[in-house]
Amino acid sequence: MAQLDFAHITTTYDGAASPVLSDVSLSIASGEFVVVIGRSGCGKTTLLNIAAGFTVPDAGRVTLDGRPVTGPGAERAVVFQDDALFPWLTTAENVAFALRLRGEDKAGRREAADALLQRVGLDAFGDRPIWQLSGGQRQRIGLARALAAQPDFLLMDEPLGALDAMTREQMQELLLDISHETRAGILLITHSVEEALFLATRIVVMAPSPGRIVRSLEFDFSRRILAGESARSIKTSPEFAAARASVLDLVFDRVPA
Ligand SMILES: Nc1ncnc2c1ncn2[C@@H]1O[C@H](COP(=O)(O)OP(=O)(O)OP(=O)(O)O)[C@@H](O)[C@H]1O
Repeated sequence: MAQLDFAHITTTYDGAASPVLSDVSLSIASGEFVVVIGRSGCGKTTLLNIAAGFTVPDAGRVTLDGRPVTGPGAERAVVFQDDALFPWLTTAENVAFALRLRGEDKAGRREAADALLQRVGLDAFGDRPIWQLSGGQRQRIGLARALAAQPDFLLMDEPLGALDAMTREQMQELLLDISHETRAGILLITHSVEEALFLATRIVVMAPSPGRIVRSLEFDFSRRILAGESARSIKTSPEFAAARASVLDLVFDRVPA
């Protein structure tokens, strides 16, 4: 069981009129799927970059199991919208990259990469060059590469944003399965309220100027999907429609926060 804590994070970019994040506190534990949603510019990516160790806040701190996060680390894997794969490596080599950094030998790397490729449904693609893959396939490889290091936390910034609707739905189900199987804590940013409701155990709604958390809401749609209910029946249910309306009201500030 691991825990990632943001405590009273406040930070301002040079020249900005208000803090990009103001007194943001948030905890994510193993097995939780936390989805951050909010209007453009409210500081979602900045928050994720602070958790990843790419950005240092002016005040407050992020800790992992009580230890301060001072930079990037293998226990916090990042998945970007543009998959950021290495074009000079094959599919399997991309997946195994983190294992190479850990000093794993070639045979061990290939075995682990093959298992991960199978998990994301691309076992026939290990020897392909990256440029032969579709956008959805590349995003699966990005996910497999992030999982290779067996991270405690997955930090995902709009990972499915560039995919067509059908591929996106398939990827959402894959993310749910992976979250359930690995028990990694997940922090995911999306602009889609439906996606947030489908995936999240908790949705965190942010507002801009200054960037802050206005509400944290627990949902169990993802647990129902994992328990075998069909995605279609959940997405067309009255509860889902009501939840969608209330999250949208919060995002667009149509109710008192
Ligand atoms: N490196 C930077 N230097 C200066 N300002 C920045 C920097 N990165 C982001 N900003 C500004 O900080 C604010 C928040 O940006 P951020 O990317 O965190 O928001 P976001 O909620 O992820 O936005 P979006 O939904 O559009 O991706 C924006 O006004 C942005 O222009």
